[in-house]
Order: sequence, then structure tokens, then C-alpha cells
Amino acid sequence: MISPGTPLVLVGAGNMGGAMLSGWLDAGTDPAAIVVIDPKPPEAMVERLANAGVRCEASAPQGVTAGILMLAVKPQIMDAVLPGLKGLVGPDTVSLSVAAGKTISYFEERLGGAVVRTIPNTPAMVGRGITGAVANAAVSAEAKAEIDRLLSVCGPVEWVEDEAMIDAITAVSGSGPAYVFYLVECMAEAGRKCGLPADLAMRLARETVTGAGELMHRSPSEAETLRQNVTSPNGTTAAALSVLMAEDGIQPVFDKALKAAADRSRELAS
Ligand SMILES: NC(=O)C1=CN([C@@H]2O[C@H](COP(=O)(O)OP(=O)(O)OC[C@H]3O[C@@H](n4cnc5c(N)ncnc54)[C@H](O)[C@@H]3O)[C@@H](O)[C@H]2O)C=CC1
Ligand SMILES: O=C(O)[C@@H]1CCC=N1
Repeated sequence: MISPGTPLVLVGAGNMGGAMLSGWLDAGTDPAAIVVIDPKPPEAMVERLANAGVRCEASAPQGVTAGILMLAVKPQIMDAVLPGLKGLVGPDTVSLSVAAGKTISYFEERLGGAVVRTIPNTPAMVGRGITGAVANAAVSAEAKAEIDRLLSVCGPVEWVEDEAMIDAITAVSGSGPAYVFYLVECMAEAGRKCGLPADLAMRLARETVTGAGELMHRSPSEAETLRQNVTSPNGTTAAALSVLMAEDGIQPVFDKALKAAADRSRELAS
């Protein structure tokens, strides 16, 4: 489905599009089967594309029919960008969106045909993302399998039937890495307030979160069990968790935060 004759055309090589593109190039995807459209890609991406020999254009090139047209610009500029891409769409093109909020019907109206709506996350850059995906009925089983293969390079893919779930997936895993990075910031700041130098507190927080993530990745145990393994009865962890797991602890804050993200995803639809 993607080849030098019918390439994967990536529109927007910023944080998310660039993360997935890096994942594909690292995994050995043929650079001749990729075309990037971005008037102002990040400097590091310009270099990466040049080194890999990937064609990069400021606007849609003439005479190219996309096998996959991947839409990775901000949802707020999608209305302005899509009309310029219509020339890239042939009868077999599948539009593949990573944009928060924008619905399948939105793309059907503007580009027609087969549409896959996804929500990946930035750990895709190191092959450790996770993507939620939903396809419309015009996507053939073969095309879905090819897109699944492509997305899987960046981490697992969770296909859903109910498009409404994508807003909640956005709230959990699409935005999720930001919560984890903020957790590191909070732990470092709290460590500083406990008397540590700021740089040491940050090193400790960062390694703790990445180490705990790696342990969870490799271990078959549930998160709850891994938590219990750290928690000695009446020890230091229990003292901290009595605060974090209190009625006014972290759960209600996460409930509120993820609802705000899912609501915002629904708002971005229009
Ligand atoms: N950053 C993230 O963690 C995630 C982002 N997304 C979605 O990915 C999409 C992109 O977000 P980011 O990568 O964060 O934004 P970004 O601002 O990092 O990247 C957007 C890119 O689009 C380019 N661009 C602007 N106008 C363009 C045009 N007319 N034609 C082609 N390219 C153009 C920009 O130069 C930039 O490189 C959004 O729709 C967002 O909802 C989805 C999941 C996670
Ligand atoms: O913040 C956003 O809107 C995008 C979608 C998920 C992560 N970043």
C-alpha cells in the first residue's frame, strides 16, 4: 500500500508526526516511500530528513498520490490545510489522522473515502508509544492491517469500534506522557522542599519514574502489586500513600483532569 509510487505522505513533522516518523525510519521503513509536507519543520527534523534522504516539501507536491495521507497538524489549522491536500487523494488513499478531536466524519466530508482516526503519544519516538485507533467502513481489511503494522512500529495499537472512546483514550494515553513528566517535576520540587539540592532531587525523581516504568514494562505483575511491593507495613511509603490515596488525594484530581481532557477533545471536533 505504501511504496515510492504511492508514498506515505506525512503532513506536519512536528512533535507527534516527527516522533512517529523517527520510529518508522529507525525501524527501517524505506525513506523513498515517505514524503513530508511541512513549511517549517523543527531544525532537528530537517536534519533527520536530509540524513535519511526523505523528500520534504513546504506544500503539497504535484503528481503525487498518497497511499496513506497522514494528518499531523494542529486541529485548529486543519480547516485551512485540508483543501490544499485534495490533489494527493486517489481512489485508494487512506487518510490517517492523529489530530485530537477531529472526527472521522470531518475527514470524510473534506477528503472522502477511507479514514482512520488515531491518537498516538510521543513515546512513539522511542518505539514505546501506544495508539488508539478507529477505522471507517471504507478502510479495507488489507489497508487496516498495513496501517496496524505501521503504527505498531511505534508501540501497541488498540483498535476500538466506538469512535467516542477516542476522546477518553486521548485523555489517558494521548496526553498521558505530560502527566508523567509533570509528576517528575512535582516529585523533584517536593524533594527540594525536603532539603535536597534541586539538581539531585531532579535526578532522583527522573530515574525513579523511568526505572519504575521500565520495571512495570518488564514485569508481568499488576501496577497494584508493584506498588504493594514497595510498601512496608507502617513504613515510609505507607505514610506517603496515606496522603496520595486519601479521599482528597490524587484519584479525584485525575478524575477531574482526564474529564477536562476528554471534554476538550470533544470541543476540538468543531
Ligand atoms: N504532541 C502530542 O503529544 C500529541 C499530538 N497529537 C496531535 O498531533 C497533531 C500535531 O501536534 P504536535 O505534533 O504536538 O504539533 P507541532 O506544532 O509540534 O507540529 C505541527 C507541525 O505542523 C506543521 N505545519 C504547520 N502548518 C502546516 C501546513 N500548512 N502544512 C503542513 N504542516 C504544517 C508545523 O510546522 C509543525 O511542524 C495535533 O493534531 C495533535 O492533536 C496527538 C497525540 C499526541
Ligand atoms: O494536547 C493536545 O491537544 C495533544 C493531543 C494529545 C496530546 N497532545
